[in-house]
Amino acid sequence: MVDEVRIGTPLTDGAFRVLFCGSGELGKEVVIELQRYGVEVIAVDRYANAPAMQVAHRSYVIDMLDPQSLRSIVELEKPNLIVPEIEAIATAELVKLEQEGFQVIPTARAVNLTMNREGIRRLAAETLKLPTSPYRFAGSREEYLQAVKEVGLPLVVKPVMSSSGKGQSTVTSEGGIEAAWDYAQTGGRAGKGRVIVEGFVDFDYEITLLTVRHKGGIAFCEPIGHRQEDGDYRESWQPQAMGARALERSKEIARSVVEDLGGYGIYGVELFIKGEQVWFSEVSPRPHDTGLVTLISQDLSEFALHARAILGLPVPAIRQNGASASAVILPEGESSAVSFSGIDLALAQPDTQLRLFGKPGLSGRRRMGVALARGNTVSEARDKATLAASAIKVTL
Ligand SMILES: Nc1ncnc2c1ncn2[C@@H]1O[C@H](COP(=O)(O)OP(=O)(O)OP(=O)(O)O)[C@@H](O)[C@H]1O
Ligand SMILES: NCC(=O)N[C@@H]1O[C@H](COP(=O)([O-])[O-])[C@@H](O)[C@H]1O
Ligand SMILES: [Mg+2]
Repeated sequence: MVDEVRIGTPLTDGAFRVLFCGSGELGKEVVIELQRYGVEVIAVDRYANAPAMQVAHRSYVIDMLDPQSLRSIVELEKPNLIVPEIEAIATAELVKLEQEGFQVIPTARAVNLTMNREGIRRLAAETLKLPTSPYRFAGSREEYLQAVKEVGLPLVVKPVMSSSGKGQSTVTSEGGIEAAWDYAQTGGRAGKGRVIVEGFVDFDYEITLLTVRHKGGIAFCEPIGHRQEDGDYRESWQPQAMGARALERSKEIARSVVEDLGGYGIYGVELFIKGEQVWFSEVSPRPHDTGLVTLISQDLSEFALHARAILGLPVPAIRQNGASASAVILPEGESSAVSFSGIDLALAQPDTQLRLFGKPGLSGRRRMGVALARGNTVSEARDKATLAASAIKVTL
């Protein structure tokens, strides 16, 4: 990264161009932040009219898991930065592109390692010696059954390349073992393939520790607590109350992972906490869904922080606005023309905000928006956010 940051005029030869691989709701907010600096943004995803495409300068629809397709867009656009936004991309090709001189955020190695559970788990547990759940990897039904035997019930099965709980099952009895394998083969973000089998961690609570690695060093956001169902987040809040020792340990773990992965940008470090004990779960080398709460809880949201960090700009302070929460809008069904009502009701309470992502439709369950709220306490903020989310009526 050059010392002095220079941003040219968008849509001219001197533009500073950023290419997004993945254009969902998280990318959309980062694109908006980059637009505020006059950056030229190109959004790519597997389908048309994805949220970030709607706020970018232009977009492409490609199979991001196909190395050739990914390469051809990069070579055509010659972006200053390539910003991965989802797991399901040809990360090995990003490694090659980086060797050829393209800059990948935070680094191609970090993306390649973290977008696949096997890479990051082995790095955290085996190289960095961080505490994690017990685990095995399996590439066939036979290996899977052996892994289940070794890890023991209860356990969690996940495709190695997936997110938002897609293809994930918790198995508590013998009867669920076969179905968990089948679901991992059909429900992941990158088709069938290897799985991780993890021992179930009986934690008191879990957090996302947003950790930004920027030009001036490392900064932590206040810990974000969250509630997950079926491996997907439903509510998050900030700050999560924690003992001093558990917070200190969480920061040590986050620092160790993020320092190893390197580069500039925000990382969402997921940790399980029981008393003073902390386990590393996984890390996103990009904004985290539970961090949507920072749209209301911080002066610089995780998206604004990501934009600053990747541009090589300073992050001298992150100010908290007080107890805050987010609650997802997660309809289920089939539609290509969704509409939302009840918005006036949702926004009638003070200190409440809404984001509707503008996704072009849904088939099954899909996160379409998020309600945000501040309160005098975390509990009040959670109640307000949940109430606002439930006020939204989705017509399919
Ligand atoms: N080993 C485990 N023990 C107990 N709970 C677990 C374990 N692994 C996952 N979970 C639960 O499932 C949730 C989702 O798991 P994980 O974060 O690995 O999936 P994901 O698909 O990557 O989700 P996301 O993309 O939203 O982060 C966790 O936040 C936690 O609540
Ligand atoms: N937990 C990861 C996460 O929240 N990722 C976010 O969801 C989008 C995919 O949504 P979709 O499945 O509705 O297309 C991704 O593009 C990203 O913004
Ligand atoms: Mg997770």
